[in-house]
Amino acid sequence: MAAALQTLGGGIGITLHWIAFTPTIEQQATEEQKKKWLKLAQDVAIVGAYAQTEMGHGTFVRGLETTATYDPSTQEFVINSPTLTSTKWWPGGLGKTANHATVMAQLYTRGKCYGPHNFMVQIRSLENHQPCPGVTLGDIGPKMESNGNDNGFARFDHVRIPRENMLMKFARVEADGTYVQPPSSKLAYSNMVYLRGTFVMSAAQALASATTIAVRYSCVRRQSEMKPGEPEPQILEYQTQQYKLFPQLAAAYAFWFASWFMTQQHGSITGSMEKGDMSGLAELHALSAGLKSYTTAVTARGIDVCRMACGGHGYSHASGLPALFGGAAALCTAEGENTVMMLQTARYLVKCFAQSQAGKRLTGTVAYLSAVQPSPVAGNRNMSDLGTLVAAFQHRAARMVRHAAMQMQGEMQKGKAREDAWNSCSVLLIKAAEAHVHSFVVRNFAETVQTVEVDESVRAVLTSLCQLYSLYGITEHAGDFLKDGYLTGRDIDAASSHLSAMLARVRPDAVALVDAFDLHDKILRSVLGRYDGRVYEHLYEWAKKSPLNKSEVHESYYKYLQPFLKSNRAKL
Ligand SMILES: CC/C=C\C/C=C\C/C=C\C/C=C\CCC(=O)SCCNC(=O)CCNC(=O)[C@H](O)C(C)(C)COP(=O)(O)OP(=O)(O)OC[C@H]1O[C@@H](n2cnc3c(N)ncnc32)[C@H](O)[C@@H]1OP(=O)(O)O
Ligand SMILES: Cc1cc2nc3c(=O)[nH]c(=O)nc-3n(C[C@H](O)[C@H](O)[C@H](O)COP(=O)(O)OP(=O)(O)OC[C@H]3O[C@@H](n4cnc5c(N)ncnc54)[C@H](O)[C@@H]3O)c2cc1C
Repeated sequence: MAAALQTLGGGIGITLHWIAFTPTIEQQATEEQKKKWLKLAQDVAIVGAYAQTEMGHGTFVRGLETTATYDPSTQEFVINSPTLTSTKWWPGGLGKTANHATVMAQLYTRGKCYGPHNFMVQIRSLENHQPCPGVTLGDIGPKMESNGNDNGFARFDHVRIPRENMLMKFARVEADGTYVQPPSSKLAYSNMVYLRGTFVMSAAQALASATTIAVRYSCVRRQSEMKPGEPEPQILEYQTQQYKLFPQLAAAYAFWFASWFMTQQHGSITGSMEKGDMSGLAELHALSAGLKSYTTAVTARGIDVCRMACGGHGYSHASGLPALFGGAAALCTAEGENTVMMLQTARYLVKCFAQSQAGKRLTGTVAYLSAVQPSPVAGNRNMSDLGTLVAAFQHRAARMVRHAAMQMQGEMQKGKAREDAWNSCSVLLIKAAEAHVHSFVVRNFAETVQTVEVDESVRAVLTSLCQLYSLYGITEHAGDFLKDGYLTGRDIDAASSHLSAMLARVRPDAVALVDAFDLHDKILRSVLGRYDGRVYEHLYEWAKKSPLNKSEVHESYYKYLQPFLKSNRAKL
């Protein structure tokens, strides 16, 4: 049933039921509440939306305007949309599909506001799917992509729900209206941390799809003359085509491995939190926010590189690449806008840097910040050695974090308020956080290829891919590595030479590396990326099915073109 709904498309949006609504019940409902709603959600006996974002606020959750005011006389919460901008806006499935929603609203009890909390609200009748009394619903209209999903709007006009509909695993309101604090106010945000973590795998899968399409097509497509008189070569023989595609292919593997780490970290830290140990929450938030931001941004750019590498046919919906790009672009905004998320990571890095300066030994993904030598150690490095490459990325990140933090400290010493100093250094902070996440992805990639259980021939290929990914990053950001002399111009030249060698080394395995993603044609939905390589026949078949080809002479000829031509001819 769920699969059927999944493929129903056309105005039915059940994705968020699975990735946001149901996990919110799992993570924020009490055991009692799970008994009431979780199985209904898992069996799709109810369909839900995650209704947090409003027309006026998406990023600033503390600024949400929807209210949930507790009425002790009836032991109910009154859900209300007090302004136009408080209208819930964007939630997937909210417009036409969902009959329930977890609604994030400012909790008021005994005249005091306790901030955003989640509430279960039925929004449509289970009998006839009409909106419930006091609820106004609709679709927000066509979007850049994913128009099969009914991202919707919702307004609440003093809708009453039982007290027990507040998701009370962490915070709760007693019958008399007493508010009981959660262990951390940020636990209400836990579903977002979980979802950001899943976006890392969504990015990896999207980039894997795009590189599968582009690499396979680049073996089918022959174009131009590499040598006079010789047959047209596969376009993948051009070094420029390899330079476009193989770094994206390497990034797909790097992000795939990073998502393994993210999933493991999320499980381990939330497991500790279940036992009351909140110590890992800050690192989990910083890592998920940074990885989500970094991987989705690189993926969106990478998919467009793949699209351009397929020439004109890449621009056709037959390629599947425009739709992939539209989806990846959504990942850059949804679940925490990328800049805002990277600034959250920067906030954590500045805090850790200050702790390190005060003598604290750092652990986890920031341990390198205290271990890296501030003074550069220039010299002839072996730029094909993974350890050397990892150390270079960690040195770059540590230097940039230190520079941004010291710059901010300098601004405050000049008398600027902390918030003003933060804002005036935020471009430096973003770049430092990006360098931090980049160094994590490189280190994790290197550690994975060295430890993953595969036979040595596969390890050799993965090692080449990791070297290619790292060398590409160093040559693309050479200035960061040269700035304090940690790498020299000769090191950068060596990195470029090794990168060229890696392109040639990966070429023979390129098709095997994309086939290894094992993405079925039904998932790829791409004429160019077909497993059987029969691109041209299927491109022609695909085009013939275009709605415009239903008639030989389109009705627009008779309506517009014919009279227009006639009148122009009459003037001759
Ligand atoms: C190819 C793809 C194919 C298809 C895809 C197509 C379409 C689908 C795409 C997407 C649809 C899917 C899902 C989308 C669903 C949504 O979008 S749901 C809505 C998501 N919304 C957000 O993510 C909102 C983002 N904003 C926030 O999270 C917060 O407002 C904020 C973190 C930006 C700021 O929060 P504040 O409370 O103001 O905090 P602060 O003042 O910045 O920091 C205070 C301290 O709190 C810590 N902190 C913040 N958040 C968390 C957290 N989640 N967990 C733990 N700790 C947190 C922060 O670190 C500070 O700590 P200090 O110690 O430094 O004080
Ligand atoms: C396809 C899609 C599906 C979605 N699904 C859902 C859903 O199911 N449920 C749901 O609740 N929401 C959903 N959303 C909404 C989404 O979560 C928000 O759009 C997202 O959180 C961004 O918030 P915003 O729109 O307010 O952006 P804004 O924050 O208004 O972003 C605009 C600009 O302001 C900048 N900015 C904002 N704050 C700061 C800051 N502090 N520092 C520096 N710059 C800043 C941003 O970087 C950005 O450049 C969806 C959105 C999309 C596109």
